[in-house]
Amino acid sequence: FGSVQAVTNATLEVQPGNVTALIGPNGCGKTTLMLMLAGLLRQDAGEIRVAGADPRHDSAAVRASIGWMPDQLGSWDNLTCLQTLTLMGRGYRISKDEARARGAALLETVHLGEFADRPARVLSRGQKQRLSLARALMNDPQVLLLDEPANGLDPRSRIELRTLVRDLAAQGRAVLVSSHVLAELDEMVDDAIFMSKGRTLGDEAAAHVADAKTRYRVATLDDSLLRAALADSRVPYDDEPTGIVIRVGSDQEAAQALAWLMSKGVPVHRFGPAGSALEQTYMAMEEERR
Ligand SMILES: Nc1ncnc2c1ncn2[C@@H]1O[C@H](COP(=O)(O)OP(=O)(O)OP(=O)(O)O)[C@@H](O)[C@H]1O
Repeated sequence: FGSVQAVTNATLEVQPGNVTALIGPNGCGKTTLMLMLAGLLRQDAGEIRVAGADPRHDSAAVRASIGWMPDQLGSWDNLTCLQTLTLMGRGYRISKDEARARGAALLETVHLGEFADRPARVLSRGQKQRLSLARALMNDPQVLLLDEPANGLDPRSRIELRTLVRDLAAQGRAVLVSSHVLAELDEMVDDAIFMSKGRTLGDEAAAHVADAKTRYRVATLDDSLLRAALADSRVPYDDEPTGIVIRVGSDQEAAQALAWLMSKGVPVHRFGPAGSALEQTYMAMEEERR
């Protein structure tokens, strides 16, 4: 953008059937990248394929295959929610009746059925997000680009969003989702792409995520019993100020370690991954804020 270079060297692949997270600090270029993928910004250099089509040369095909949920919905305030979706459907050359039926069904999916005939301007921020999601689904897209979809959503809507996004991927769609709420992404994504200073971090970030997943926190009613048991075992562990963290190589090893601790009479009351793997990876990345 003039003298500002947004995104310089990003390499990523998003597989159909997967939910892939796009993670990075403010200003690292996530939105710019998504706009390029959606064919709404033209890249100066590099190759992009969306469902096989090049947004620079075949933007109609790209737009037909994409559902785009921007970080803020630009809504037409005087149109009702249903009119908004119907108009969107008409833009995709869906017949009027079908667009209305599809719009009404999607409003139910995002729990805005009762707002069908009310103008979009009366929606709260979270409700607008839900309308935005419904709008992104009007063309039954193969590829979904969701920019901060959980922004402003209440807890129940966030849980429903997670389920919906998983279902959409299970139907074979490719989903790229950006968010700063990493603990939430942990439960939703199959794969994560970390961006820093416009660059995607490949193996480096994957190694961090893999390493973070091996850390299990053990909380017991009797720390001395736990320490004694661990001292007798070959399970590697770290005695951290916030508690004891053991290292396990797999889910199976975690199960074995827990069974072993129980057999030694250690009163374990909590046992699970030590925080979000994505969060730990993010914090380990080079600090960058704009
Ligand atoms: N139209 C524009 N003109 C000039 N600079 C821009 C423009 N749009 C984005 N930028 C700059 O490009 C960089 C990347 O912005 P972008 O919006 O892609 O970041 P982001 O990773 O989505 O950030 P956030 O997490 O805050 O949403 C930023 O430094 C931003 O200031």
